[in-house]
Formats: sequence, structure tokens, C-alpha cells
Amino acid sequence: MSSTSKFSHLPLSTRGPIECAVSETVLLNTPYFNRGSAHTAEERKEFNLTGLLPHSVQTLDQQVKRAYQQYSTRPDDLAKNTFLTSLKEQNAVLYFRLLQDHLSEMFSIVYTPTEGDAIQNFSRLFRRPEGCFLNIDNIDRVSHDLAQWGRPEDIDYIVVSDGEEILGIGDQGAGSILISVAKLVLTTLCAGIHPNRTLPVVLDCGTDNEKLLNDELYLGLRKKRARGEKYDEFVDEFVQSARKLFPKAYIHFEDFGLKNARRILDHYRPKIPCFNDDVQGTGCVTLAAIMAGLHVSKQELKDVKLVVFGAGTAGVGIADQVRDAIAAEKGISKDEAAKQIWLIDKPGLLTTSSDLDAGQKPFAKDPSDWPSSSPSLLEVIKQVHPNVLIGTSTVPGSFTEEIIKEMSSHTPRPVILPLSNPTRLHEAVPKDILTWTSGRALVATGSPFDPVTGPWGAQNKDMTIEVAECNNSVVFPGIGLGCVLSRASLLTDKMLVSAVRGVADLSPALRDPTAPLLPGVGAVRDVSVRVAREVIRSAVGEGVATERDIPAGDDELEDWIREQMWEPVYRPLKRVEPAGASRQAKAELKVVGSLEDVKSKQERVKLSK
Ligand SMILES: NC(=O)C1=CN([C@@H]2O[C@H](COP(=O)(O)OP(=O)(O)OC[C@H]3O[C@@H](n4cnc5c(N)ncnc54)[C@H](O)[C@@H]3O)[C@@H](O)[C@H]2O)C=CC1
Ligand SMILES: CC(=O)C(=O)O
Ligand SMILES: [Mg+2]
Repeated sequence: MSSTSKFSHLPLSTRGPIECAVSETVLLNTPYFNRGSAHTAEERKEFNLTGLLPHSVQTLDQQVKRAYQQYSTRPDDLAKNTFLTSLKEQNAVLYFRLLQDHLSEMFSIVYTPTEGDAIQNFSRLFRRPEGCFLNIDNIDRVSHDLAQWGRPEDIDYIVVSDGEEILGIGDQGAGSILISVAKLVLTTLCAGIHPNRTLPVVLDCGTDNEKLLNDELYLGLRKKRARGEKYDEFVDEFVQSARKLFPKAYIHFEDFGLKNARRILDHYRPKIPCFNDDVQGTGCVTLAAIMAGLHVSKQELKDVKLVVFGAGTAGVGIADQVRDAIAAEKGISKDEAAKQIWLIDKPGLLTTSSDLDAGQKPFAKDPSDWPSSSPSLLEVIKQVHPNVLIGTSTVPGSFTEEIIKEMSSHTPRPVILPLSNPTRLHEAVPKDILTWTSGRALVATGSPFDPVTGPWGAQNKDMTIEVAECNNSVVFPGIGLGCVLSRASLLTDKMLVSAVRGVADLSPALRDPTAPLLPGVGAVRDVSVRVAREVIRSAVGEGVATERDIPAGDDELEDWIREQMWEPVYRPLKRVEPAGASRQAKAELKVVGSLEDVKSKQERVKLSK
């Protein structure tokens, strides 16, 4: 990576020397600066590290090799996850470089499904805190506690969870900090969001998880989950404080409960740059997968008949995105387009006589069109003949052989997307779906699966089908990157549509009908650049990009994006005086305390105004 740039003005510098105000053991204990055995002879003298490190100076590649050997000796996935967490606490560059070099192997270890196990075991595995723990009993401390994380220009990207609906594993209380951490790891890995300019947050509102409440080692607030006015006040105090303290930061909401996710999104969306991954990220990536599937099956979006099983946060988010796309394509109203989408939840098909949330209402069907009062998934499939079926129910095995065969008897290439995470909760596994449909189904899943081989080629020859992972991780890092780099004041519907286009254009299935519906893990950075490019273009068009000097041409814009993506390489360390950095931080934040000192030790990335 060259340290010079063709751009005279790069808002976010990710190149050149890093200013470092600490030395000796403090430096070695600061993951962002520590390079361990890779500190050069000059750095060892300059930062007083001689005597603290063994003699030999090694390269990052050698360190990656050693770390990979250590990782490989860990007996199971959770132990591997714990090893990686510990590495992250020691050396951030080495951690991200190890992940980058072994991306397809390690993606599922730092994300779903293994991260789900780490979250469930948070209070048992806990060794060192990471991220910001805010507590509903200390609302008056929210601003103070957030302020410890940096100066106004220090934070670009915040992921916040209230812990109520983590992946498909429900209420995880304070352990949900790890979903915020994991999503931020992906923003760095997939989209080069600067890891030192991110902030994971958990809003600890208590928990309704009895197992946690009865566990003496549980680390969160030991009381029932707060709801109602106090909850809203807490969320608002967080949002207002974050906006005030870090006015450039983009706020990503993750895994909020069904009753709150959409409500909170609808409230803040018109005012601040924010995003709900489960609603919008899932909607975008799933629409891209559907578009790729329809391309292969030679059908059009305007003719889609979509059944969504599990009408919660993700299910309704997907329905919204697909409905809007149908409406735009056909030039019809959203209400009209919603007639092509059927939502099913616990009681069966959602009808106007069901007890519905605001988000579900637009999709409710007339009960008089149905022979039974609450039609089941099978009955709906029999009557509707959908060509797309989505699972966001957390009910494993709910896509039975009978259901899949019924669906595939009415459509030659059914698009079937069991999206519930983690892996054990999938509505059906790809091998079964492909077997029941003789290889005709176009499948993508929420968590990763190995390729499936079966007699589905010409003359029943064995054929291996790679199944795409349809997870919001394909799209949220690029959307975030686009918003951060354009300093978007809002994330509009059109920007989301552009993000879908960015992913859909890169679908391998567009070029090869036997290929996966979505780009794979190996292409993540290219996907993020494309998505960011589309989002930035759209932000400019919508008049919400506040960054000036955004290049006009596609290629130039992509170069501009790439140059601002952080990469795990050792950049030269430049010694600066600790006192100045500390005073400046104190003056700007008016806080004292150990965390502020930690922040002042960290890299100060140049941001022009
Ligand atoms: N692949 C991806 O990118 C994403 C996957 N997900 C997964 O989707 C699943 C749902 O997540 P959320 O929507 O956030 O949760 P949620 O709790 O908001 O929604 C789940 C819905 O399924 C319904 N449900 C439960 N049992 C049912 C049954 N027997 N029949 C019909 N419906 C039933 C619930 O009533 C609820 O409305 C989780 O497993 C989550 O991990 C969520 C977001 C993104
Ligand atoms: C992928 C994701 O966001 C979820 O399962 O909740
Ligand atoms: Mg989620």
C-alpha cells in the first residue's frame, strides 16, 4: 500500500505514520499499537521496548503463520472464537490480518453461528470488557459514559443492541455487547471501516432470560427487562448523547426486539443517519438474492409471489423491501404491491382479523378469501402457488418435505431461502430442499453451509451446488461505508435500493445459472466497494451527502473509497508527546478517568473539516 495518494483531499486518512503517545509496556498492552515481535529495531529503541521483547524481529506474515498454528490447535469452534477474541485484545492488526488471510474458514467463527455460542456464554467466558455498557438504571450517566470513548471527530460507526432478540437465540441481556462487537468486526473486515473509529454499545435494560437471571455469574443488570416510557427514555438518551458527542457517527441498530426494532427505526430515520440491520440489511440482501433467483428462473420481479414464514423484524423488513421494489417496477402503489406478499406467523396467515403490528398491517389478507380462519403455511402454498419462500421464523424443520414438494409442483425453479440463524434453526437444510426438488430449487441460507452434491446434473450425473449465504453481512458493511464516507445526513429509501443494485449486479448467478445467488465471502471487499459506490451516488443525488469533493466518475469514486478503507498492515509509528494529546482530549471532552487515557493512546486519524 503506497503512502501517497492521487487525491489531493482524502477526508479519512488510512495511510502514513500513526501518531503514538505511549511507550514501553503500555504500548505493548494497547492492541492498536502493539506489534509484538514485529516491532522494528528502531521502534524498540524509540519506544523503549528493548528488554520487553525477544530479540528476533519478525514480519506480519510470520506472525500470521504462528497465530494460525495456535488457532488450529484449539479443539472446537467456541475455543477458536475465544482464541481470536484474545488475539484481538493483544494486536489488532494481526487479528484482522489473520482473519483476512483465512476469511472463508474464520468468518463463521467470528460471526454466526459461533458468535451466537459466545454470546450465550458471555458471562462464563468473560475475561476483559470490550465496548460500552450502558445501564437503564443509570440514565443520567449515559452521556458521561459515552463521552469516554473519544472526541467528537473520533467515531464514525456505532453498533448498538438492546439485546432482546439476538440472532435467533432470543434475549441475551448484557452479553449482547458481543453482537455489536461482531458486527463491527465485519465492518472492518468487509468494508475497511477503521477499527479504532468504531464503538460497540449494549443498552442493558435487564433481561427476561430466566437462565441468565438465575445464573450467579451473569454480568448484566439482574432484573426483568424494562419496557414502556423508561425504555424509550433510555434509548433516546443514548441516541441524543451519541449525536451530540459524535456528530459524524452513523448509528446501526442490531437485534432489537420485535416491538421496538421498527418503532425505533421509524422514529429516528427521518432525523439522523441510522440503520436497522435486521429490518433494512436483511431486506436488501434478500431482495438481491430474490432478483438473482428470478434471473435464473427467467421470471420477473413484477410477477413475484412471495410467502414469508415468520413475520417478525426480519420477515417484515424483507416484505417491505420486496413490496417497494415491485411497486417501483410496476408503477403501482405499495398497497397494491403488498397483495403479492403473504406473511405467516404463529397463528397462521396474517389477515385483517389477526392482532397485527403496524409493520404487518399492510400485508394483511382478507380472511373471507380463505376456507379456514388461520391458514397454515401448507394451505397458503397450496392456494397461492408462490415462486419465492422465505423463512425467518426460528422454527427448525418447518419447511417440511410436503411443503417444499407442494411449492415446487407449481413452479419450475422455486426460490427458497431459509434464513433463520444460527445454523440449527434453519427452516430446512439445503441438502433436503435440493433432494426434495431434484435440484431445481434456488437456495440461499442465513448461516453458511457446505456445498451439496447430488444427482442433479444432465443425465442424473452428480453435480455440486454451492449455496449462497443470504445474510445481511453481505450488504450492511458497504451501506455503512457509503454513509460514513459521504457523511450522509440520512439513509434514504433510494440509497437502500442502490445498495440492493450494488449486490445484485455482482451475483455470480447472473453469469452462471448454476452459481450461488449472492457473492461469497471471498468477494466481500469488492462487494462493499460497489455497494458503497452506489450508496454514495444515491446520497449525492438525494442531497444528503455532506462530504464535498466526492469524485464523479465510477472508477475514480471506487479508488476514492478504496483509499479510505483501513487495511491490516503495520504503518510506521510516529512518537508524539503524551501530555499534549491528553490535554487536548481533556479539554474537548471534559472528562477524566482511565478510559480517556486509553483513547489518547490510540491513533489520531487525520480528518479534514
Ligand atoms: N439471514 C439474515 O441476514 C438474518 C436472519 N435473521 C434470522 O431470522 C430469524 C428471525 O429474526 P427476527 O425477525 O429478528 O426475530 P423476530 O422474533 O422479530 O421474528 C421471528 C418471528 O417468527 C415468528 N414465529 C415464531 N414461531 C413461529 C411459528 N411456529 N410459526 C410461524 N411464525 C413463528 C415469531 O412470532 C416472530 O414474529 C432469526 O433466526 C434471525 O437470526 C434475522 C436477521 C437477518
Ligand atoms: C444476521 C442477523 O443480523 C441476525 O440473524 O440477527
Ligand atoms: Mg441481527
